[in-house]
Amino acid sequence: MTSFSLLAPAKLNLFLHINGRREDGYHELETLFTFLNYGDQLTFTLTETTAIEVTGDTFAIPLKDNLIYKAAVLLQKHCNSVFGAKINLTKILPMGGGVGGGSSDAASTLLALNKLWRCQLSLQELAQLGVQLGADVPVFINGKSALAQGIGEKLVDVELPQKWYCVVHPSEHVSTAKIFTHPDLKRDTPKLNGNWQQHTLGNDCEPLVKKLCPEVEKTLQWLLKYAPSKMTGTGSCCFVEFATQKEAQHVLENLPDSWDGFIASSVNISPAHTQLNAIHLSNEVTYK
Ligand SMILES: C[C@@](CO)(OP(=O)(O)O)[C@H](O)COP(=O)(O)OP(=O)(O)OC[C@H]1O[C@@H](n2ccc(N)nc2=O)[C@H](O)[C@@H]1O
Ligand SMILES: Nc1ncnc2c1ncn2[C@@H]1O[C@H](COP(=O)(O)OP(=O)(O)O)[C@@H](O)[C@H]1O
Repeated sequence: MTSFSLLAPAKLNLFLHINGRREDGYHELETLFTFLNYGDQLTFTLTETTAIEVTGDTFAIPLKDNLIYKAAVLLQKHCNSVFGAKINLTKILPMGGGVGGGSSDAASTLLALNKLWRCQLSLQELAQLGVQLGADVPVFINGKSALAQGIGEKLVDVELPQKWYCVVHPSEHVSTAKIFTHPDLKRDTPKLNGNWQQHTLGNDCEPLVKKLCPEVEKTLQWLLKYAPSKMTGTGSCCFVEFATQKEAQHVLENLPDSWDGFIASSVNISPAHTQLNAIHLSNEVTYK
């Protein structure tokens, strides 16, 4: 059997600026991405037919809409692969919470199947495939904390100090598409052109999301008791940053019952890449 597991880590947008709107509706962004040592768990097993099977915590997402399935089919077609795969998902990350779970699942699938099917695509080629699935997929393929521009796909790697985060998921859902199509979204922040200082910069989606989702406003206010709070992506997850695990744990222990949360440390290299580099497949391909 040729099988291995990979984490699909969460991301945080440590700041997120919107610089304008393109003709195709997508927005020009400047955002600072960090990865967390926490995420979904995916197991990939090579199969002898071209079928792609996704099992586990797929919830109500139809197979053809699941980003894991879409990523697998995209790579299979691109590489004319004669192989297939069984992919099992253990969903840990909140869906639609701004921590990038779906994009990360897609990226880990591309990375894993590129190895399992011996497609030998470069990270750049995988990122070009990945961006067709979502603007956030390339950063997970690149696997390094990065300052992103464009729609989120133009990446400059950065080294960030390791921190601990308490991430809180309020009991209200925010649709990314709804925020990006809303007339009140702030879209005119001037470009920083490299002059960024993460702690003084915020998230341009935050004022609108706070207005539309009172739970997000409440969460940000509550977190302020402990440290400066921010929202990630288009929400609804909010986070606070600490130097130590103990401080992050303290916030989690006091979390009101109606909110979910987790703590995790940041990493400059995506755990998916660290794990992938440690996997050495035997030359002999066996099937299950
Ligand atoms: C805003 C960010 C910031 O990291 O995060 P999330 O809150 O989704 O995690 C991302 O750019 C989201 O990336 P992703 O979730 O992959 O986006 P897509 O599937 O490509 O697009 C979802 C929706 O957002 C809009 N969108 C996305 C990215 C962008 N730069 N401009 C946009 O206007 C698209 O038009 C689409 O309606
Ligand atoms: N494997 C998947 N995991 C999570 N969401 C998925 C997946 N496949 C498709 N989706 C869809 O993508 C949407 C955004 O997912 P997600 O990446 O979790 O949001 P966000 O980018 O806000 O963190 C979900 O609401 C869901 O409908």
